[in-house]
Amino acid sequence: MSREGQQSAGAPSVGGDLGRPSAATGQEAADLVFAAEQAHLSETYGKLEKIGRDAIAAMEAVARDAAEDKKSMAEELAVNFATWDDILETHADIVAMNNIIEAHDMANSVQAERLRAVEVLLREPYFAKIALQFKEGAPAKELYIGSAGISDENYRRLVVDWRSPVAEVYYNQTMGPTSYVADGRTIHVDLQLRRQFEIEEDRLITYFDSDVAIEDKLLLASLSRGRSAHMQAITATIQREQNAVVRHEDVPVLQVAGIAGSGKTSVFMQRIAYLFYQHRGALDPTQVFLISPNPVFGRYIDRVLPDLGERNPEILTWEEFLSPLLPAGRGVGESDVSLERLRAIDAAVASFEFARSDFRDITSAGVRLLGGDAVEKVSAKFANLPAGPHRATLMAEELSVRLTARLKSLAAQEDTHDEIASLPVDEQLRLFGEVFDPQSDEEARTLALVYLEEKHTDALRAMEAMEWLDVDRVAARLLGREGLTSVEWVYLKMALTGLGNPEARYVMIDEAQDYSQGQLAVLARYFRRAHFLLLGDPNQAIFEGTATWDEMRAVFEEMRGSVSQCRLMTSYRSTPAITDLFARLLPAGEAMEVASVQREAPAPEIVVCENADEWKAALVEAVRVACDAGGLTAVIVPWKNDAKRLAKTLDGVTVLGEGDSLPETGIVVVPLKLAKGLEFDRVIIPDASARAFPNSDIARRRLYTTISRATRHLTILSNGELTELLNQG
Ligand SMILES: Nc1ncnc2c1ncn2[C@@H]1O[C@H](COP(=O)(O)OP(=O)(O)OP(=O)(O)O)[C@@H](O)[C@H]1O
Repeated sequence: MSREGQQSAGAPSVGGDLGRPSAATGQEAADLVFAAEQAHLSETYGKLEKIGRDAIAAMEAVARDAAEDKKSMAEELAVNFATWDDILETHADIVAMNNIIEAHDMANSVQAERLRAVEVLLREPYFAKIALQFKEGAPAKELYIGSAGISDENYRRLVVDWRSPVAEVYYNQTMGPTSYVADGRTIHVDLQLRRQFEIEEDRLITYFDSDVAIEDKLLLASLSRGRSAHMQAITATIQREQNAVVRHEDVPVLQVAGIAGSGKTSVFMQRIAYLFYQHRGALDPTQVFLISPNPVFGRYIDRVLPDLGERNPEILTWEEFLSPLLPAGRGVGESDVSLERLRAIDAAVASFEFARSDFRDITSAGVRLLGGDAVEKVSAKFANLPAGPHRATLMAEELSVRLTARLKSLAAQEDTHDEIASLPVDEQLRLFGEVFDPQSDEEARTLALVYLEEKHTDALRAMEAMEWLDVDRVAARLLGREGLTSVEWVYLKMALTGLGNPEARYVMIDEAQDYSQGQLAVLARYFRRAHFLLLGDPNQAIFEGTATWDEMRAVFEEMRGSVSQCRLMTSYRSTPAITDLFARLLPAGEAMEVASVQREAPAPEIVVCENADEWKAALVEAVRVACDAGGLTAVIVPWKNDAKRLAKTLDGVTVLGEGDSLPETGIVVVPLKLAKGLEFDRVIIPDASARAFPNSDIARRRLYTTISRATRHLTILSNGELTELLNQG
């Protein structure tokens, strides 16, 4: 038990109905509360362990029963296709067998769900307790809130899930009369106690009672623990303005602007977990997409949801999203594309008709499997429909049938059988599990089809991707120009074929300010039924040609109707002094609103060097100090080339690459592009000279982004005259 922690806990603020002595002194009362809470924790922990053990035993029993049932069912199942009645009977038996297997699966998934909750809770059974009075005069009801919810065998709630409606009063942070919404009904309650805990497994470290809840002590405790190599969930300390985003109603588009370190990324991880809870069983992680700024960032955040007992959604960078949609060998390239250029595509497609030259052959392994002429014929069949997604889908279905027919006809040819027979034996074994020795024509055809489907897998993929349509040809004819950017190319293909993912339900774009209008329009169109969450910081727009915050809203208003907006103005990452420094780079009105809740640390250091030797010595010294101090230090440079150059100057210092994960400790040189979204104990800006950061908007945003990566220590060096940006204000 941490005596110090216990003393820091506020005096209990609620009286007798919660079982605490009212006459005791503050410290005695606190001790009694501590002892009572530790006892409750130990009891809950024991119950959780038992639930876990019971769940495993139940799953074992289900597995045993299922195996026995399957065995006896398989023995009893008499497959008989002799008469129509026999077929019906066989069918009924199979349905019954499947129902039994399904029942086993269901029983297992219920237990697996409980086990998952127990696994999460055994790390920290809960982090808060609230006492709610539902009716005047009635005793307050105590609820413990944790990262998952669980009930005991009598359906009594041991721990309430942080995402359940009632938990909202904890996050509202208002004592006394308050309310929450459940099943569309507003429920008025009196919040009499809001107690936060620091717990490790079954050990209570300390507790804090909120009185008026101005200050969130658990938040301060959590922030003082500092940074880690992987992003952590913020479930216990989600702040009120953040909670408004996490629990925001399910609107088509939610655009959240937040200053650096305001918890945008943390909030959207919590929102994903919240959505999974709300749509339990109906929302699959494969229907949720998270577009991340770079692969390092993807790895930085990929533990948050598993720690909350949820599966990760699809985490993709823009390149990873776009590449598979492009023809092989075509790079992602330039992404700065305006909405006008895409509108021109829509306008052109609206009055367009296919021509023979738009179609091309599907060939594979040197064989022409489907000719452009055949595609034209199929197109003519649907000529009554406008050239566009509906027609393309019908064409694709018919062409697919034709391709299958073609493969089947090849499978019947003796040449093919000879080709298979001449394959090395181990290749035949890999393909068929035995040597190719068909006993009938039918068997020969079946095996040959297996072989051909593998041999021509490229053709099947090309068919799936509707590559019989030559998008470049269409572009040249339709738009009168070749060399479309990849953004335009994919947009045109979507307009012509309906290419997209209609199954996606949610798409979250982090660092949304770094995308061009064209990129945003492509995402909005590709995920045409999804709800979007756009998180970003207009002041961290560090690339040329990206959409402004208003342009982003306009793109989504045009494509989705309406856009809801929220703002996050408190920084949780950086010390007040670092926050002040980067807030100085904000437009005047905005800087006023920015606040930091971190505790203070040494002020940022700015060293202006007169010449290159002095600068190099100062840099080496800054790195040495950082090395001695421990933790993780980033030397953040504007571009990749600077990183390589600097690594030579600083012997033995590694450069963080796209394929790397963030190390726990040490010194890394990081190009700004890869530092996006990340944070470090210390940041060294090797050169903040007027040359490196001229007095321009983009340089101002790049400097703001660089500075705001630092949590506690910041050293700024300047090789020559310091940038004017830091001299202002
Ligand atoms: N409510 C909170 N409780 C505890 N820690 C928090 C909270 N909100 C944010 N943090 C911490 O603050 C830091 C910054 O959060 P996060 O990276 O989510 O901010 P961001 O707005 O995405 O930052 P940026 O845009 O500058 O990259 C993280 O270490 C995060 O854990």
